[in-house]
Amino acid sequence: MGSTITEKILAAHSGRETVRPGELINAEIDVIMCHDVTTTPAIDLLKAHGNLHVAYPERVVIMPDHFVPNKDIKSAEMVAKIRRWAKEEKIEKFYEIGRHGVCHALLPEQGHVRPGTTIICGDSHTSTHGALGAFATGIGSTDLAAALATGELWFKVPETILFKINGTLQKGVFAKDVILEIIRRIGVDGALYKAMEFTGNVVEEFSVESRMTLCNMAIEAGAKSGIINPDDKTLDYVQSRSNEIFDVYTSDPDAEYSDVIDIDVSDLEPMVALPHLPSNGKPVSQIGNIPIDQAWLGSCTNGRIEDLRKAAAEIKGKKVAQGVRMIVVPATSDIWKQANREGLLDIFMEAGATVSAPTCGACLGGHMGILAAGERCISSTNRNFVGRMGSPESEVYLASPATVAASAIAGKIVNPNAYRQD
Ligand SMILES: CC(C)[C@H](C(=O)O)[C@@H](O)C(=O)O
Ligand code: SF4
Repeated sequence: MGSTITEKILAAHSGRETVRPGELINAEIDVIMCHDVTTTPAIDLLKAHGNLHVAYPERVVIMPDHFVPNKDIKSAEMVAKIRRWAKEEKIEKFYEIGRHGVCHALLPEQGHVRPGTTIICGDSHTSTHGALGAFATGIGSTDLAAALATGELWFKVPETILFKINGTLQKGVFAKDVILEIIRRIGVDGALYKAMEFTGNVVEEFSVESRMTLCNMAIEAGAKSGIINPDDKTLDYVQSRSNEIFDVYTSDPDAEYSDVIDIDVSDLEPMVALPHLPSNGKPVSQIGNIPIDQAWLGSCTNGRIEDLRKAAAEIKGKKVAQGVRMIVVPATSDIWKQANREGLLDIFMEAGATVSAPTCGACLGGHMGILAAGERCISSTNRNFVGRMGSPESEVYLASPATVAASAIAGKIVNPNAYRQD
């Protein structure tokens, strides 16, 4: 019997020939990403346990992102503490404001994600990095402290569900629509503690960025990780950003899966996940008339350059509807600069949108676009839980960047094809 890519990576990192689902292993960790929210409790734990030090400072990458530029005294203190600790521990990879970004967009962009590696972060959307053929998963601050002190972490080897995504996507339908459809089908616990492995001609045709959108939302189905077998696109992406050597693992044809799910996306329409769960997806043609107060474009799901390009293509030469606030948040400084060079930021601002510095911001109800009671937002983010972007009496609708942008123009949620001329 063969092994999945996930099993191969975990075996290689725990000194084993093979591992099987359900086994408990201790795996070597290649990259430990630290952001502003979950790192300070880990620092406190290390200090409380005999002032433990970081075993491998060169494996740690720090990027404050959730509440930056610091939104209040508390968030400023949090980052100040991390800055001091990084200095003490001689951690050099620290992405300060100005070359910063949302962790899951910044880490691959800056060449820290390589196929065949293990990556952890105290953040649930760490599954994103599986798009490059790595085993990447979110952990809590206690495990983060343990991994920082030892360079290892325990895992229960997950079972894998294989998703075969085939067909031809219609115009206006993107990776976000595909993952919203998958979560609609399997539910928010449909992949509990499992690896979601994505294959099929649609995944092959997707850009690396679109693949990140797929893997990013694996956690919204309860998954331990999302993963895609590396191909030439992956290698090009990685090798243009990093000179480090890595091992490429891929799933064997006779690997064992807990489930195989075939999805033909040829008839898929643009999807919208209605409040208050990412699994509440509906084709946009079936949601009726839903006026909006805000359209939010950004996040680790859909704040990358291809997302901004798709949104700008919808908006170019048009105006954001009266009474709607559109907020664009490029996910990293490099994306911001690239969007500026391409004239995308002008397109957004000419249309009446505002553009912020990179941050998680309102994605998790932090700042930069908080909703009042009774307000409704269409958002390119990944969660629409009660109160996620502000008041518990507000509503968040999840959709692709194209749908977010088209809806901002229409003042209500619409199919991005509604205004297309091409
Ligand atoms: C703050 C952080 C722990 C959290 C997460 O783990 O996902 C956040 O990024 C989110 O999206 O809700
Ligand atoms: S952009 Fe949103 S989902 Fe992503 S890490 Fe930040 S808060 Fe979490």
